Amino acid sequence: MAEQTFDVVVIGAGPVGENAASRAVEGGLTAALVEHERFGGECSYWACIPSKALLRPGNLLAAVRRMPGIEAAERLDPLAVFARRDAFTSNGDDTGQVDWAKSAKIEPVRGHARITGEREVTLDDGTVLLARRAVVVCTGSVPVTPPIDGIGEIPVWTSRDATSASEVPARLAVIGGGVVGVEMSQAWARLGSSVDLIATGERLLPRMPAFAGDAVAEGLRADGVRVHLRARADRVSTVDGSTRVELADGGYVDADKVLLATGRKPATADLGVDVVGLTPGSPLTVDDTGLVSGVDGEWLYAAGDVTGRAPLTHQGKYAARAVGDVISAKARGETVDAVPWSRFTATADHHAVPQVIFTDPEVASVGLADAENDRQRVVDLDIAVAGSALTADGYTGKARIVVDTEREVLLGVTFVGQDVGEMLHAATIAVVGEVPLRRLWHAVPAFPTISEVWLRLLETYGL
Ligand SMILES: Cc1cc2nc3c(=O)[nH]c(=O)nc-3n(C[C@H](O)[C@H](O)[C@H](O)COP(=O)(O)OP(=O)(O)OC[C@H]3O[C@@H](n4cnc5c(N)ncnc54)[C@H](O)[C@@H]3O)c2cc1C
Ligand SMILES: NC(=O)c1ccc[n+]([C@@H]2O[C@H](COP(=O)([O-])OP(=O)(O)OC[C@H]3O[C@@H](n4cnc5c(N)ncnc54)[C@H](O)[C@@H]3O)[C@@H](O)[C@H]2O)c1
Repeated sequence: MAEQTFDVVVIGAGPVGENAASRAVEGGLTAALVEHERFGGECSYWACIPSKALLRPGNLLAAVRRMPGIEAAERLDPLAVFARRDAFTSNGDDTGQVDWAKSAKIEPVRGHARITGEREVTLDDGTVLLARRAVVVCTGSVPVTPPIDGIGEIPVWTSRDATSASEVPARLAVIGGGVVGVEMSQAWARLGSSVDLIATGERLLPRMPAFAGDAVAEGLRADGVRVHLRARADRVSTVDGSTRVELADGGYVDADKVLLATGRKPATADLGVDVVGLTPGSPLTVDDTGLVSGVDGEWLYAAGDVTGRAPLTHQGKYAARAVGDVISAKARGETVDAVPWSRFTATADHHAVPQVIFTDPEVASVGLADAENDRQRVVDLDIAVAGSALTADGYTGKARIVVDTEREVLLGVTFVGQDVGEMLHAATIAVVGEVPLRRLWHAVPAFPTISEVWLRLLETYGL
């Protein structure tokens, strides 16, 4: 049986695993990167990249329609949109990612990996990979199938189908009003589907401020999406060749395709974690350096969706950089001073996780969505400045800051509106840097940009 030894064995070659491996190599170590499907992971082929490629043309068309003087196309050309998306996903060919790994001096290895002992990983072909220093688990997440009667008996779309399909279903029912649900409802509605969005909550995007969910619902309705709030899908079945989704209130929706957008869970079910005393199917709980809790010997690390910490590509890559640095620093015999905000810790996960939801309107948020105690104050404003008026006729948007009133620093920022995604990094810097509001006052937004809303927010706060 083949046996190979590396300093680090990384399981899962999504964006997070790639970063963990490359950072370890940059730190002077050898690293194997094991992948059982496509190098590049979910993000590259079935998540971030294709979903944004599907959304961007519709957002542009809508923006153009808000601008007099431009003759806008009547509608999107789905085939052209799919072709551009497929170019971004390299038509599912991961050769480029494998070549990148090689160029980064990472050893790409194909196969399904399981942990079979301390510092030991075994592939499905029997190859054993031994890790001198560490094993890093970056296996990502898989979709959750909710307990809906009949769900196992009919074919349904997961986010993989919704991001990779090349035919526009005439009728699409989307179950779940989270990020995947709203993004894919809008993408497919704009590509020509008649969409029903079924969400259990009072509003969409329950983790965002209420105005965000309301604005996105309004944007979806403007595209003809029927948004069913406080609605629970109880049963699915086939009726006259259509899929019928029966709702708890007795109503139903008939569709050609049903997308389950009901969340994801860490991919640890078939990873051998029981060998080291952990529970298959559960997230790998890590400290801020990425060290997995409950395993002796400081050799098992994890980063990305598999940890259940901030399940976003950029945040997982950030955690992976810390993991790679920690492992290589320890290997060099250096002291790893894992204090908050050091390069060895993913401290921002607790304070400042930025996220853009690429709907129209966009939602951009970082940090707290709302005040959590009476020492925190929320300032809400409409985005109504010269820059927004110039950006689009009838521009509507909202902005919120959450202020720590004792220290007078920002704890959270949310923007909703056209083109607000690119404003998010300024907010992230302010939150991470704990920039005092009285100093932020001197960060003068350029005129006439949408960022001028920063000035209005600080004025409304009382500066
Ligand atoms: C539709 C959709 C859109 C999204 N859009 C965004 C977005 O715009 N921005 C954003 O930040 N996030 C977005 N996300 C979330 C983002 O996709 C994830 O946070 C990100 O992919 C996590 O990266 P990862 O490397 O941890 O996991 P993954 O990308 O899932 O990669 C894990 C890899 O591990 C492999 N693997 C698993 N188990 C094994 C094993 N035992 N052996 C070998 N290989 C294994 C898998 O095949 C996979 O390639 C989106 C998610 C979805 C579903
Ligand atoms: N732009 C982005 O950053 C982006 C885009 C897409 C996905 N993602 C990430 O991917 C992950 C998965 O997204 P998601 O939307 O699947 O998960 P999610 O957790 O954001 O939303 C799932 C929603 O489904 C609802 N739900 C659960 N069971 C249900 C049921 N039986 N019936 C109806 N609704 C039900 C939940 O209440 C929740 O609102 C998230 O971590 C998300 O942040 C990010």
